[in-house]
Amino acid sequence: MGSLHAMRKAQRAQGPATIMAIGTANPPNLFEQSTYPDYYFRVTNSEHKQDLKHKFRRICEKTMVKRRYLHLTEAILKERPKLCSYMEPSFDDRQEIVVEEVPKLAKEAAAKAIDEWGRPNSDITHLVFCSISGIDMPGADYRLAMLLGLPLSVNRIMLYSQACHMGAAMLRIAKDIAENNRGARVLAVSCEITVLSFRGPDEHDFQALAGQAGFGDGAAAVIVGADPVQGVEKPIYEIMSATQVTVPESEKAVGGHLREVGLTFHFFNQLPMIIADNIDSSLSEAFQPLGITDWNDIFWVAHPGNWSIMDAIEAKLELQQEKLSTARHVFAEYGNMQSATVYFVMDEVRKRSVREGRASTGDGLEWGVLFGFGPGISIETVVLRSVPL
Ligand SMILES: CC(C)(COP(=O)(O)OP(=O)(O)OC[C@H]1O[C@@H](n2cnc3c(N)ncnc32)[C@H](O)[C@@H]1OP(=O)(O)O)[C@@H](O)C(=O)NCCC(=O)NCCSC(=O)/C=C/c1ccc(O)cc1
Repeated sequence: MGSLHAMRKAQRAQGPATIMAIGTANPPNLFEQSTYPDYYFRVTNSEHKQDLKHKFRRICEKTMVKRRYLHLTEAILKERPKLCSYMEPSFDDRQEIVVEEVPKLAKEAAAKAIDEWGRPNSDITHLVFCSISGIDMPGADYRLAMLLGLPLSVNRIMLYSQACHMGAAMLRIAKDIAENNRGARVLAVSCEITVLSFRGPDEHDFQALAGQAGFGDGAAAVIVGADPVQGVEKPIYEIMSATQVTVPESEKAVGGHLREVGLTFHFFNQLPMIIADNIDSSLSEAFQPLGITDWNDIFWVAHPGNWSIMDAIEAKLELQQEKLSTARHVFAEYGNMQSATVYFVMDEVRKRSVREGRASTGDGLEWGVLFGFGPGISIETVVLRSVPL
């Protein structure tokens, strides 16, 4: 028994999982929100719907998004006109694009993370990849591994058809892998392009229209491992805990359905209040072991679902404005890139900490929360510990 115990102990890492690198990427096509209504109604042949266009313009302004990167261009849409209709069967057209493009954009973000990490691709032991789109066999994880030249021994897992909470959820998964497998180096990658859900406008579908106004394309990657190699690997954050909770009876509050017409999107207008009413208990539970009860005493890496959600959280928890300012900044500059967004926020928090001469990677504070939510409603709460700068 003694040797079995020693064997199991030897399989595990000693210290907590750490985030050792972050990389992000976007498609090259930048769309300004101010001119997007004109573009969108033109490319979807909807110029005759002027009232709806004015409404879309007001919705675009309400999002508070300034610009977004999108894979789809006018030239691509001309080649695939079915994508411009409201509900024409178009799955094959969409699928042909995402199967190719999701791994490619993911590779750009992953290569940047690996570059920052400073060790060779061959030292990656696990790959965790999430994307709403790109379902195929072998999957996008396989394609990404090939594009990056990862070793064939890499342990891959692909998470399809999830949504905004998955950036945080992958940290939960990566932490479990890193702490239970000594020497593991987990590449966690998220890539979201909105090709499945792009569609033309319809007077009776406000929710689809809202989706057209707020979602953007982006990919992000992190490398997670425990017991960093001194002088080679430089942790940015330690992951102290990571948990998921499902809000009861909230299944219909936000979600989508994969159909012949692509991916549909729906949400409740009360979504901001549902989230704001439910995160306090997650925070209390997560920070109770540390004796922290004031959410202004921690740094914030929040997934910015939409502006009203951030307003509701700020008001409910009486947060100082600066706590969600990085989340708002990322949302304004990129839109909601679903699971990838929270990694963009994390990247910006650490860069802002350096720019502003803070004492740690967490806006000068020691403890922080990385917070994700998505369909379920699934709330992901990750407790981060910053490192000194
Ligand atoms: C910017 C929006 C669209 C509106 O902001 P607002 O503060 O509610 O603004 P207003 O209340 O002033 O409404 C603006 C306009 O919309 C109209 N409107 C207002 N709700 C209505 C209404 N239910 N009916 C029909 N008109 C209305 C409203 O009347 C008004 O029109 P008008 O008077 O003509 O200017 C905002 O609600 C918004 O960004 N919503 C969409 C994004 C969102 O909720 N995301 C949630 C988190 S993301 C997530 O988890 C993703 C999961 C996902 C799942 C599946 C997928 O495929 C992909 C992803």
